[in-house]
Amino acid sequence: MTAFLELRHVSKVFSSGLIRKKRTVALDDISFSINTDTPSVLAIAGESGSGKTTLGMMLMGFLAPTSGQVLYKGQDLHKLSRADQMEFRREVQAIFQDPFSVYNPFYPVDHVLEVPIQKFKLARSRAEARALMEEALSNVGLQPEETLGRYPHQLSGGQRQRIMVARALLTKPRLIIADEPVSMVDASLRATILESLRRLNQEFGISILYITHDLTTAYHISHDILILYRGSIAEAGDVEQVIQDPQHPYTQLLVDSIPWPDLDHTWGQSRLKPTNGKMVDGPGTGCKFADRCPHVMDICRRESPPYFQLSPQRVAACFLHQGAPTVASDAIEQVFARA
Ligand SMILES: Nc1ncnc2c1ncn2[C@@H]1O[C@H](COP(=O)(O)OP(=O)(O)OP(=O)(O)O)[C@@H](O)[C@H]1O
Repeated sequence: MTAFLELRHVSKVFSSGLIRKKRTVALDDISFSINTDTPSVLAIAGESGSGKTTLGMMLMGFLAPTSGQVLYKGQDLHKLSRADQMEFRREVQAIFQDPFSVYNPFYPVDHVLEVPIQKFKLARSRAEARALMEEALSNVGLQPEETLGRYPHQLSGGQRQRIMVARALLTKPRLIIADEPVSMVDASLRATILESLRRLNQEFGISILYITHDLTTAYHISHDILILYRGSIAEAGDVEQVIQDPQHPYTQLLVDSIPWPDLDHTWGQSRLKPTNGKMVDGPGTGCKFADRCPHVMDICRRESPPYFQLSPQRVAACFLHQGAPTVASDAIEQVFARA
């Protein structure tokens, strides 16, 4: 079966600095696919600098890979015909971190909804366009009469973000890529926005790729999770298994630093030191986590770990699980519950 969207051995290397060029490997040979036939919510998680945003930009076609391919329904995303490009833009919608930057302060917020209606010719008359906008706003829990006609600064951050969700919904997409959609809003609104994303998945059958550094929200709204560490997949699979019983020492570090409300769960007792986002690229051999890992073994410095399959619904790239069967690097999505 041809996947809806697929990363095939994708790497992305950024070069920066004018005199001494610094190379950053933001993504390192990543393969996985997203199938929309059984719509699910997949979280991409990892600390700052792990490559989450680069991965999202790659899947949206905003960045081209340094090597490897991004395929949309089997075709190279960067070689689509105009008609297929249009279809891709309609079927894959994005919601970003800071909705304010998307709004033009001189136009009422209606404008951000009108643009896709015009671009994708979704309505034949003004009345039809208005009805579509009202329907989309209601679907994300906003009152159309209290929202349309207002200017961006007259709405709260949460309302602006929900309008972005409504906008994504207008084109009836098959996949929504949401990159840290709730990091700029306060805690009470976070739940509402995440709830509207979950509804889009359940009621409208839209697949969601939820990019976040926050494992708690990922746990609440996702079916599956993919943990990135310095551009590589450390662990992936069913979100309950990965978060409740992490098997990669890096996932254990992330889970240990969650302030769980559960009193039985001791918090902050991590034995590992976070790098505070500072990622140093070492030579390309061995496990990238070796320097921070309390369980490091000789093999970890010599070889890159393959994906060891620990259950039908989970893999971890860690030599602690040597002996478990391995999964090919381009077949990881088989562990996702709804693959
Ligand atoms: N345009 C760029 N030029 C140079 N380096 C870049 C560029 N974009 C990203 N990087 C680097 O690539 C790595 C991955 O960045 P990315 O933004 O994908 O991480 P992230 O996991 O989304 O982080 P955050 O949670 O902080 O947004 C980082 O080391 C970052 O500094």
